[in-house]
This record gives sequence, structure tokens and C-alpha cells, in this order.
Amino acid sequence: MTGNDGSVADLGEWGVIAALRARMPAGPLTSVGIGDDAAVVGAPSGNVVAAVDMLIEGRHFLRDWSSAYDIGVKAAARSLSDIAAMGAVNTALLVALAAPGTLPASWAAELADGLAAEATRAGAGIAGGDTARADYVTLAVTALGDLAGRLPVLRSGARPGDVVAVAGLLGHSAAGLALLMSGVLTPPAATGGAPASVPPTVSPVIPPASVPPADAAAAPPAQAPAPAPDDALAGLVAAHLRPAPIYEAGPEAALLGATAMIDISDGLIADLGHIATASGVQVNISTPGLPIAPALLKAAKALPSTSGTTALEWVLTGGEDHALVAAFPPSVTLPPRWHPIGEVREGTGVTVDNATHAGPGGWQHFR
Ligand SMILES: Nc1ncnc2c1ncn2[C@@H]1O[C@H](COP(=O)(O)OP(=O)(O)OP(=O)(O)O)[C@@H](O)[C@H]1O
Ligand SMILES: Cc1ncc(C[n+]2csc(CCOP(=O)(O)O)c2C)c(N)n1
Ligand SMILES: [Mg+2]
Repeated sequence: MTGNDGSVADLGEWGVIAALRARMPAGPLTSVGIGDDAAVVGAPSGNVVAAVDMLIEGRHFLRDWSSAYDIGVKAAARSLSDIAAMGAVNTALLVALAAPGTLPASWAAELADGLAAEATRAGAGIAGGDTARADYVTLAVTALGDLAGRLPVLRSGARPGDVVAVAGLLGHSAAGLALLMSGVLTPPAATGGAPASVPPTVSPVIPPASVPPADAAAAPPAQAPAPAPDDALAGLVAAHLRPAPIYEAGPEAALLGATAMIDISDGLIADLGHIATASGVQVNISTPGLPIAPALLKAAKALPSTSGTTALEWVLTGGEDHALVAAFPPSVTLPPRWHPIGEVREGTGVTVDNATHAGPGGWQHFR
């Protein structure tokens, strides 16, 4: 299933499953993996932690931008990071894949490699899935995890006085998306990452003007100057195409006594809003404590129509990096990868430097 070996329709459903199976290790806790009616996965501490997330062509990715490997990584990372955000260790993924019959079999193989690589990075395997034909590539990845005897870290446990800290990147994926949407950078997949025989992909179902950040989306792709290669900017595009959550920071936070935790898929403000609501508290973000990578400032300058606050906006409202954000009792000594960015107070909602932030604070489907 590599090279110029035809389409998934040529292989047929069972052929596709066999080919995927050969590339996706079952993982250490799976005693029955791909090939039976259901998988059997060990749950060493007695409770199964489970999450599912979809990844939809045109909504979450474009095949013109992302290689099949990128899409596999991203689909896996979205669900794996939800398990980490409960303080749990990932054990196995179930992968539901729908795709057009014209999809090259080698594309499906690359997808399996990306899924397998990211699952392995999180310590998990791939225990099963489902395969069907559809007009667009759609993935629904279920992740299973284990709490190793600990209590789950919920969204609802934050208490006034807690310190809010983040582990992982903020705003990189949003900046990478803005660079791609504006045409300032060409996606690697368009220059060799995807097979030449990839069928035409759909255009984004999201009108560009509604995709955050709005200032970047407004930039005209055609007129954008072709810049010299820039590793810092290319790194942002890579962060968008292949998020790399720090999975082990989830169980680490649980062991440290985190009172609440969430992974940032929609945006820092939006996702902290879920903690604030579930916990019945207010969260204040202090912008001087926010890690704003120099690459973000560079990207904001490289985009034709951005303002001086664009890099900060990406950090505050950009999703898809899947950093973990957690509340810790003030007595906890945080390891270096946990950066304090704010505090929990009495009240409601999320404030930024004690003020309400204008706008939705992140991504929301159907808006
Ligand atoms: N269609 C659905 N049916 C049942 N439960 C759902 C459905 N959609 C979401 N949920 C549940 O709602 C809660 C919040 O889900 P949500 O998808 O917003 O969280 P998330 O996966 O962390 O974020 P995101 O999907 O934005 O990455 C979860 O408990 C999830 O299982
Ligand atoms: C082609 C294209 N256009 C826009 C975006 C941006 N985007 C899509 S979904 C989402 C939030 C997370 O989704 P969910 O809430 O489903 O977890 C974001 C920031 C993208 N990734 N690709
Ligand atoms: Mg979800």
C-alpha cells in the first residue's frame, strides 16, 4: 500500500483495513486488536477514560495544506490530549475513517503512519476502528486512557486562590493557519508532502473571513509577496499542521495536585471559560506572564494587514495547539514546563488583566 498502487476503491474495504492494520501497532494494553468485532483493552486501574473528536476535511484541514501524515498526527493528537487533560495516561485509539474511493491507497498508508506515530508518542496503540466511503475525508478518533489509580482532574475543581498555569505552545497553530490562509507561506504538502495523484480537494467550507484570526484571513492570498524561507515561520505552519501536545504533563499535573485542567483546542480564553463555568469561579489571565514566542511577533509582522496586538490575540484566542492549562493550589511548586499565567478568583467568566476581553475568546462551531 505504498507507491503508485491505485486507490482505496481498488483495495476494497477489507483490503484497506488489512493495509491500515499492518501499519498501526496495537499498543501494550491491547489483547484483542484490529480484526475482531471489538477490541479488548486493559484498564489497569479499573476505570476507562474515553474521549472522541472528529477531524473533517474542509473544516479542520485541507488536503492541499496537510499531508496524509500530518492529518494522521492531528487526528490522533486531538483525542490523545483530551485524555491527558483528565490527568490520565493514553492506552489505545479507535479510528473511524471515511474517505472517497478515489483516495490513493498510499495516502491512506501515510495517514496510518501519522496516527501510529502520534499514538506511540503518547504511549498508546491503535486497537480498532471503522472504514466507510464518503465524499470527503472524515476521521473520528476515540482515545482510551487509564488514571493509574488517581482521581480524574475535572474542569470543575478550580478554587479561588489557585494559580493558573499552561504547559505547551500558545498561539502557534493560529499563527501558522494565518500564514497559510494569507498565502505568505506555502504549505509543505503542496510542494511534495502529498502524492501528485491526490484528487482535487474541497474548498474550505468556512468562508475565509470567518476563520480566526480575522485580520489574517482578510489578507489577499494572490498578492502576498513570496518571502525567503524562514525557519521560524515554517515552524508555526508545522505547529498548525502537526500539533505536538505534551501528553506527560497531564498526569504530572494530576500528581502535583491540579484542581482543574483542560486542553486548549478552541482558544485559551474560551477553554478557561469552561473551567470558570464548571468551577463557579473567575479566571484572570495576566498578559505579562504569557509566553509569546518571538516567532509569533515575526509572523504578525510578515502578514500584510495585522495590528500590533495580533500575536497576543493568537495566544489568547488561538486553538489547536492542545496545550494543557490547569489550576494548582498556590502552595504547589511548578516544574519548569508549567508557566503561571493567571489566577482563580471569586466571580464568573474569564478576564484579561482584570478586564473583559472583546470577542468570543476562541473557536466555536455553528457561530
Ligand atoms: N454529540 C455529542 N453527544 C454526546 N456528548 C457530546 C457530544 N458532543 C460533545 N459531547 C460532550 O460534551 C463535552 C464537551 O465536549 P467538547 O467537544 O466541547 O470538548 P473537547 O472535546 O474538550 O473540545 P473540542 O471538541 O473543542 O476539542 C464532553 O463531555 C463531550 O463528551
Ligand atoms: C481549513 C481550516 N480552517 C480553519 C481551521 C481552524 N479551526 C478549525 S476547527 C478549530 C477549533 C478546534 O476544533 P474543534 O472544536 O472541533 O475541536 C479551528 C481553530 C482549520 N484548522 N483548518
Ligand atoms: Mg470534542
